[in-house]
Amino acid sequence: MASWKLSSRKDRHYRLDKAQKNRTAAAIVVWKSNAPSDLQVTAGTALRLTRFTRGRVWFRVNPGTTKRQMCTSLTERSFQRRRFLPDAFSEWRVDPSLLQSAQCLKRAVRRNVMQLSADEKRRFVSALDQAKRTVHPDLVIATRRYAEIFGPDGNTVQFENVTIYNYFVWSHYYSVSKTFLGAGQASFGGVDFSHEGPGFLTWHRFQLLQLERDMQDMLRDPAFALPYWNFAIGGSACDICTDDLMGARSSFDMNSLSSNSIFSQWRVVCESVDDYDTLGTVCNSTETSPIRRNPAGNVNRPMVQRLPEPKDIADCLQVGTFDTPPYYSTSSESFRNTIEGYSAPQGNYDPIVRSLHNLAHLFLNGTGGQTHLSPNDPIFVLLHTFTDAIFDEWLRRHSPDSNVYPEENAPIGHNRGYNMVPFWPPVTNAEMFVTAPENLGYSYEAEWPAQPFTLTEIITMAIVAALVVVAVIFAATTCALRARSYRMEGHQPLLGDQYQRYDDEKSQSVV
Ligand SMILES: O=C1C=c2cc(C(=O)O)[nH]c2=CC1=O
Repeated sequence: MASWKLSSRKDRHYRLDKAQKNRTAAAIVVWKSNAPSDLQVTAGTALRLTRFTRGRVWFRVNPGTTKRQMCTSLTERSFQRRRFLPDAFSEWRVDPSLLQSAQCLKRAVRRNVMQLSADEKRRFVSALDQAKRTVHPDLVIATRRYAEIFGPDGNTVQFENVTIYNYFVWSHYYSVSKTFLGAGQASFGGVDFSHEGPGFLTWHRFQLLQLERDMQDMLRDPAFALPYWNFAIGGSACDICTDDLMGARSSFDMNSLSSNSIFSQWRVVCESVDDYDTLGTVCNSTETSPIRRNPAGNVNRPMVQRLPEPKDIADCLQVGTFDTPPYYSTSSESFRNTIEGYSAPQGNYDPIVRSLHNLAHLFLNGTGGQTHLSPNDPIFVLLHTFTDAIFDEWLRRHSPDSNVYPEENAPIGHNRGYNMVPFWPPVTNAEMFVTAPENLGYSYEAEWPAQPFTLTEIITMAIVAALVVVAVIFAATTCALRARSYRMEGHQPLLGDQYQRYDDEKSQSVV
């Protein structure tokens, strides 16, 4: 294997930037493995700590290190999870631009799930099922609030193993769970760390990225990519609700999945929301009932019986401002509130509207339509990768400066520099407000609906077309008239009288 040689001495130093200090997250997810007690920055054989300077740690690449070893040591995961970070250094992470420049990021290409081959569909469904059954190698979940986290005897920490997929569900549940205010009191529902604020897009982006990376590790396939569901197809048919994908409808119960789908075997977690709210317990990893789904079947709300239209995507991509005060579900002319689906697709806020992402959730009409439970339905993954694809396309088209993301006055957890609850290690909204291909190691293969023409454009085009037709008719008429006049002048109109004579003589002499 060839060694990876770096070109100059200067280049042999890499920068580790200190991440945000301000935390909103409580340490509710902990590492299973103990972090080493002293700072041994050896990271395998690849890197050697050379010095600390203000806010930075410098490394040198050891001689003989291959590029692959170098990248393994540099990736965020190997640093943060397994190597050398004792508690005091858990805030440190690798500057993504370093991974980029060292060409360490392997790009996962997220594709339309309907365009996967039969084999790719089978592998994706089976990978999800494996994630539902595989215990997370690094994370456990807290099953009690902070007040009871050390257990009844004060010495038994209340953490549990959880599978990779159930951790994905749990993190969403935790982010929307109500705040317990005490026995006999109603829990407070005014805090949502992942919806109804600018963090909606950045929070779900990280949630998906964490699942994708966990699945890449599980499959030992760094190029594994989550596909997406283009839910903006209009109509009332769920195209991905087939047994080779997310499960068809059962023939016996319109709210259940067909027994031919592996997902009919899945059981949901975080269902006992009443207990959490009245007893102050926290969702644990207990699996309870099957997934419920009845696409387009909400008879009480005809408005959510149809999926969004392609034009809704074209419209929302034109909303130029990322978010607007009050940075909430009432924001108007806000791209975030539009794609989230509390505004009309053109951006104007209307309390009765449900569009785009929200409409796709409500269309599912079952597990996938209830916020504390929705990721239990694996359609959640595909619905949110598509939402994230639209976000990435918006970032690409509008090239916003990082300061268009609000620094203050957003709901708790949603400000730019805040850590997103409950992710561990801490990660800020700002870190996810970047284009994915250049910064996060994945991209989307997608085509976007073109904006239909406006009335002014249609009138302008009609006038131009009419002028072209008039010009063509004029030119054709002119040509026809000229041709006619030439015919009347004789068959050799270019020859005047004297040449005509010469021509006659010449023809005679030849004869
Ligand atoms: O899981 C979700 C379910 C939702 C329902 C609505 C709604 O607009 O009523 N919004 C939702 C977001 C979700 O994430």
